[in-house]
Amino acid sequence: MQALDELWAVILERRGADPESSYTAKLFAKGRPKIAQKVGEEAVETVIAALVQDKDALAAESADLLYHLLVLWADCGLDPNDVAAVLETRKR
Ligand SMILES: N=c1c2ncn([C@@H]3O[C@H](COP(=O)(O)OP(=O)(O)OP(=O)(O)O)[C@@H](O)[C@H]3O)c2ncn1[C@@H]1O[C@H](COP(=O)(O)O)[C@@H](O)[C@H]1O
Repeated sequence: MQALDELWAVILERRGADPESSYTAKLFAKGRPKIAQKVGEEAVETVIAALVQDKDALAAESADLLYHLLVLWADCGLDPNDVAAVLETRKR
């Protein structure tokens, strides 16, 4: 998805940037436990949006979840292609 590719590039650019200049840089500065916590929170909010059948909220919460998940991957040194490779092995 092009939007995710573009988002990934911006996230990588923000690593090492001034935490005062960017939410992403601030997240990296706070560290992995905080980033992981945000992924958990956004996952719960996504589930809630799905269960109350609010499609607009589901789209918004899914975007929050994907953004924070990509930040977590970047912090862990995991490339989206690594995940794509796992998905490829599961194709049937
Ligand atoms: N996609 C996103 C994105 N999705 C969600 N968020 C931020 O995630 C935060 C989630 O809100 P919350 O209320 O849960 O969290 P919070 O209270 O602000 O923060 P915490 O104290 O909980 O950490 C909000 O501040 C949103 O702005 C995002 N921030 C940035 N991006 C993308 O990242 C790019 C770079 O952003 P900067 O790093 O800010 O330049 C932007 O151009 C966007 O494309």
